[in-house]
Amino acid sequence: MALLEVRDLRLCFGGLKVLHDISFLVEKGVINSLIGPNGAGKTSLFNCLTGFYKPKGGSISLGGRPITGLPPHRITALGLARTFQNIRLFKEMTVLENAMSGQHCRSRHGIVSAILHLPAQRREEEAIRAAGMHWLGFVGIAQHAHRRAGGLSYGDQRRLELARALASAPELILLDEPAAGLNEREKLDLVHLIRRVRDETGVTVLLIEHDMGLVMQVSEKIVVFDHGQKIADGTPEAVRADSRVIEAYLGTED
Ligand SMILES: Nc1ncnc2c1ncn2[C@@H]1O[C@H](COP(=O)(O)OP(=O)(O)OP(=O)(O)O)[C@@H](O)[C@H]1O
Repeated sequence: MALLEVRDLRLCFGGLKVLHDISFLVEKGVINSLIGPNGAGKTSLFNCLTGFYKPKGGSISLGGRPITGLPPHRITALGLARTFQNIRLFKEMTVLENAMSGQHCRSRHGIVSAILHLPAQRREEEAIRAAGMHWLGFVGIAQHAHRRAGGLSYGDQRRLELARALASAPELILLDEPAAGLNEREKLDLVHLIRRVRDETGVTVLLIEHDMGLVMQVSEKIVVFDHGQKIADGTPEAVRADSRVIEAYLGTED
């Protein structure tokens, strides 16, 4: 059974059809990329998967459970995490507090035990803090744990977003343009980090990316969109040789 199954997904904004009957599978433990020219509908698809947009038709299931139309916090709790094209951190909070905030959806104790500072709640907070530190270490920024998140370098803010998403204990992580704004050295580190996410945590990865060098290097499977339609789906070699993909990216003489 596939980890993520998207069937005949349709999305419209007024008269504008943004996604046309999209179907594809994401197998567990595979690094997948979603590519396509600007405006192809990639981020809109992420927004449907995470519950930010309500599709007009079709279905999405995660680990065999239907998630179509569920609110974002329920989908996160079911094992789907994401990072954003434009970094969205709590800039005035510390780096560690940001990483801890990723586990909010797993917290079992409510407001009453928090106010009363009950022992069980204190133990849970300690565990959340330890896990936050673990994920900061995993992405390589534990030394900045007590700094203000907004004061981190751009590359480290991207790492922090990833740490926060991993802290929610996802089965599938969606990365929206993780290489945007990174230099060549940072892009190499990102490839290494994405591989470690899959190899060391078993989390399945689906990323949107415009940097074709990075996509071809890191992906095991690629889905290609153009004008809201899926035009190809396969290994990097197969997609690179596909005439519809070449046409979508380069255009044709006629
Ligand atoms: N909330 C919205 N309201 C109206 N139109 C929208 C909305 N969100 C997306 N669109 C439209 O849907 C289409 C697909 O946009 P989307 O951002 O999903 O493309 P994309 O492939 O992610 O592009 P890029 O690579 O430039 O980020 C565009 O025409 C966009 O203007």
